[in-house]
Amino acid sequence: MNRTLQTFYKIYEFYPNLIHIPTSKNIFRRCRPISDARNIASSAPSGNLMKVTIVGAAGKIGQSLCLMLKQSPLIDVLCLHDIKPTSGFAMELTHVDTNCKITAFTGKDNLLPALDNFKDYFLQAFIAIGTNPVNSLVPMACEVLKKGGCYNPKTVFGITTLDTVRANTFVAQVQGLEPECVVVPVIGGHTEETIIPVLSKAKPCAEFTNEELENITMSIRKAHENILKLKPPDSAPLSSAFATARFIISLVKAIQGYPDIIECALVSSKVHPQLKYLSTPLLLGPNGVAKNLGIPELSDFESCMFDNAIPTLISDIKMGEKFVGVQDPPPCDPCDPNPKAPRCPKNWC
Ligand SMILES: NC(=O)c1ccc[n+]([C@@H]2O[C@H](COP(=O)([O-])OP(=O)(O)OC[C@H]3O[C@@H](n4cnc5c(N)ncnc54)[C@H](O)[C@@H]3O)[C@@H](O)[C@H]2O)c1
Ligand SMILES: O=C(O)C[C@H](O)C(=O)O
Repeated sequence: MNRTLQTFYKIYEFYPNLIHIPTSKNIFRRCRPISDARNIASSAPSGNLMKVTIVGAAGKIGQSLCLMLKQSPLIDVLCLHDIKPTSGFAMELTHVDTNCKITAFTGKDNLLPALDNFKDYFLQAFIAIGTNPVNSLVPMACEVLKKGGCYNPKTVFGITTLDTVRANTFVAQVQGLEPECVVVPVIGGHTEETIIPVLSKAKPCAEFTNEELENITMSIRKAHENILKLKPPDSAPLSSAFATARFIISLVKAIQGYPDIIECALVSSKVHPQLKYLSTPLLLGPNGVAKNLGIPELSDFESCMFDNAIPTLISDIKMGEKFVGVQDPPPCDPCDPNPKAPRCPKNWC
C-alpha cells in the first residue's frame, strides 16, 4: 500500500460517518434511458456521473441516510461501508425500485475497495464529515490530508446542516410559516456553545421579540439534549440523517453544475483571524466551495454569542490538530538572529 493510500486508510478508520463523493467521469457509465415516469426530479444538467460512499453506513444515521439517498435520481451509485456487516442491509436497499445502484463492503480491509480508485482522483473527491466532534474532526482530517499531499481545502466539509434544519423549523413554528419557506443561516461550530443561529438574517421574516430570540436560540442549541431526555441513550438519528442527506444532495447538485447552491458547513476558513475553521454560508460549485459567503452582519445578541464561542472553537480546532501531531508554533524563536517572537530562554530546547 503506498503512502497516500495508507493516509486515507488512517482517515477512514477514524471517521465512521465520513462520506466520500468521487466525481469520476470515467468509471461509471451514465445510464438514464427512462424518462421521469414517477415525476421525480430530472437528472443533472451537466450529465456528471456520481458515486456516494457512506462510511459507517450500518449505523443508526447511516441506514436512514442510505434509504434517503437511494431515492435520489442524482446519484448513480451508493456504496455502503461499515465494520459491521452491510450485505443484508444492502440487499434490502436494492429492492427499492429506484435507479441508484447499491454496492456494499464490510471491514477495514475493504475500505479501500469501497473507495475504488480514490487514489486516482482524490483531489476531486468531496469529503463530508458528520461524525462528532465535527469541530475537531474537520481540522484533523485536513491535517491528515495535508500530510498525505492530497488536501484540497475547498472539498472538505463538516456537516452542520442539522442546526440549520432545526433553526428553520423552530422559526417557522414561531412565525406561523411553512418550514420549507424559511432559511436561517447558522454559523460557528456544531456543539451547544458554538452553534450561532443568525436569526437576524432569517428569511423571509426576521422580526422576533427578545424572548422569541432567546427561546429559539436555546431550542436549537439544546435540541440534542432535549431529545436525549425523551429517548435516552439515542441521539437524533432520523433528523440527522435527513439533514445529512440534504447536505449531500446539495454537494451532488453543486458538483453537477446546478446554480445557486448555498449551505452552511464547517470548512477551512479565512473569514475570522482567530479561527482556521468555521461554519458559515458557502456558495457551492463543481469544485467545492466556490465562495465563502462569510459571517453575516450580526446583531448584538449574535455577536455576543459569537465572541463567547471563539475560545471553544479555537480549543476544539487545536484538539483535532494535536491528535495528528500538529503542534502550536513555538512561543519563541530559537534561531532567527532578528526574531519577531521573543528570544527563547536558554534551556528552551
Ligand atoms: N453532524 C451532525 O449533525 C450529527 C448529528 C447526529 C449525530 N452525529 C454523529 O454521527 C455519528 C454516528 O452516529 P450514529 O447514531 O449513526 O452512530 P452508530 O453507532 O449507530 O453508527 C456508527 C456506525 O459506524 C460504524 N463504524 C465505526 N467505526 C468504523 C470504521 N472504522 N469504519 C467503518 N465504519 C465504522 C459502526 O459499526 C456503526 O455502524 C456519531 O459520531 C454522532 O455523534 C452527527
Ligand atoms: O448525536 C450527537 O452526537 C449530537 C448531534 O450532533 C445533535 O446535534 O443532535
